Amino acid sequence: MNNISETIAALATPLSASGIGIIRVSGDKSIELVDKIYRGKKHLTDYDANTINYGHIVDFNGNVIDEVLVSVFKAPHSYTGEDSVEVNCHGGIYVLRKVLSLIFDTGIRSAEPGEFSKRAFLNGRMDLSEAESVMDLIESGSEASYRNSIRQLSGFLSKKVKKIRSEILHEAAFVEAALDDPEHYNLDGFDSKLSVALTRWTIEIKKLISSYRQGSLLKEGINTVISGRPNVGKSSLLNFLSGHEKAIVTDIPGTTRDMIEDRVVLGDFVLNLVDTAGIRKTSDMVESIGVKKAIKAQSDAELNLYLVDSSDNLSDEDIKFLSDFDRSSTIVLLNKSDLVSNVDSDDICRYFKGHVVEFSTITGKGLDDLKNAVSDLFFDGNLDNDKFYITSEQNYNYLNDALKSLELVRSSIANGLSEDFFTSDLYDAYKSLGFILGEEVEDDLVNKVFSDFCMGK
Ligand SMILES: Nc1nc2c(c(=O)[nH]1)N(C=O)[C@@H](CNc1ccc(C(=O)N[C@@H](CCC(=O)O)C(=O)O)cc1)CN2
Ligand SMILES: Nc1nc2c(ncn2[C@@H]2O[C@H](COP(=O)(O)OP(=O)(O)OP(=O)(O)O)[C@@H](O)[C@H]2O)c(=O)[nH]1
Ligand SMILES: [K+]
Repeated sequence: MNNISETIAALATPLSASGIGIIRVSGDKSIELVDKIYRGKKHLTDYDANTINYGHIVDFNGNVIDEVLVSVFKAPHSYTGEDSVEVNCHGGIYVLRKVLSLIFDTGIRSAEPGEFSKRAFLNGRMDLSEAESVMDLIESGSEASYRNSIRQLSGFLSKKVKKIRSEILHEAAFVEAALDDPEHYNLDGFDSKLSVALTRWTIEIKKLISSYRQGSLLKEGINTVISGRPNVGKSSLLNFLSGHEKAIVTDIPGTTRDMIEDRVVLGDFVLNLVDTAGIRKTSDMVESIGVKKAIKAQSDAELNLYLVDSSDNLSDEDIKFLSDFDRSSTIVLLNKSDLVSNVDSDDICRYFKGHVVEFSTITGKGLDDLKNAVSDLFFDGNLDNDKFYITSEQNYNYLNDALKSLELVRSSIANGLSEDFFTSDLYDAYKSLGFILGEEVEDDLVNKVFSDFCMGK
């Protein structure tokens, strides 16, 4: 299993009716093996590298299975860095299954999810941080997460990390040289020079570390619960934000009995929305289970959108909730603001000091205010277009490890310890940063990165 010398294949496009469907094959023998089922002007082995060629896929009895275009890549000039073939078939579920199974019959095995990208990494085509961003890119659901992942794919994080690493290595090597050969290398004044560098490195590293929470919100989306009394318009809000009728809307209170979830884009952000059952006392068994789940979802959520029906009076229940809410994670929507208003922001402010937005799921009023409120709560009001955010927990941990090692160096200097004392801490920081690039990373951690990938990537 998982042997890099084997030739692998997988569908690179979805298994569904579409214009074309692409099967990707990679490995030493990919060109000669696919040639067994290819018929064209020449053998696949005789085409020039990085060309696309017309022909047919035929079974072992010579029956035509599909009319295709086949791309031939020769190592190292391919995505994986290996010889690769891409078979562009007609995009039909049945055709693709047939061609893929023929490919397996030639002795090629099925690729595991992420295995192409993993090979690209193992063959030095991408470092680990670049490879990791491939999946972020595919999964990005908003402009901001897209921008961030394409930046990482282009080596933004790698370059930053490499620069700090090479500076650390330079200083550590200098100490070693000076200890070996004091006549030629002088450590006078070295500590203060290193202190300056330490400050610079730690500032850079802390900046990356502190971007993690926001980076993961961008990547994963903000877990958001929609709450409020029955009939305030929770399902309507979910439908409005998702742009389709996901939840049933009626004017009967208590319609929503279970949680309905959806991933919606709100400007730069993705919200993982949960519309919860109207929270209220109920004797209905099913509904009361929904209410319990709703209370749980509410406590797990990063953002709580609490709806109030502004055409109605505030209830005691509203007042109780409003007084308890944490304003760093709650936005109150005064819904139905298209109707004659009975409750305004000032009324709410007596109980809740956070963001209050006049909203209407019918006219769309308040949408921009809602976006701004989210931006305010989670991105201090400005999602910086030029800022880079780290998005993976692994990188977050590696950066923290590096920071700790550098802090040890700093305290060694402060305590007047001799230089040989802290070179090992410098090397530890160097090593931790290297893990981000995938240098000397244990196999299981590499596998962890690729295990989240989709098939054919
Ligand atoms: N059909 C197809 N489309 C695709 C990909 C793919 O693998 N196949 N990609 C991936 O999923 C992305 C593009 N990434 C790629 C990166 C490098 C090479 C490659 O062959 N590089 C060679 C040749 C470059 C050149 O001619 O200048 C090289 O770098 O040596 C191909 C695709 C998106 N679209
Ligand atoms: N005028 C007006 N009516 C709205 C608005 N939003 C929702 N409604 C109406 O309010 C009623 C209740 O809406 P729902 O979205 O089902 O409310 P809910 O909070 O999900 O209700 P439960 O399932 O009972 O918890 C429906 O008749 C909606 O059409 C709004 O912004 N303005
Ligand atoms: K309802």
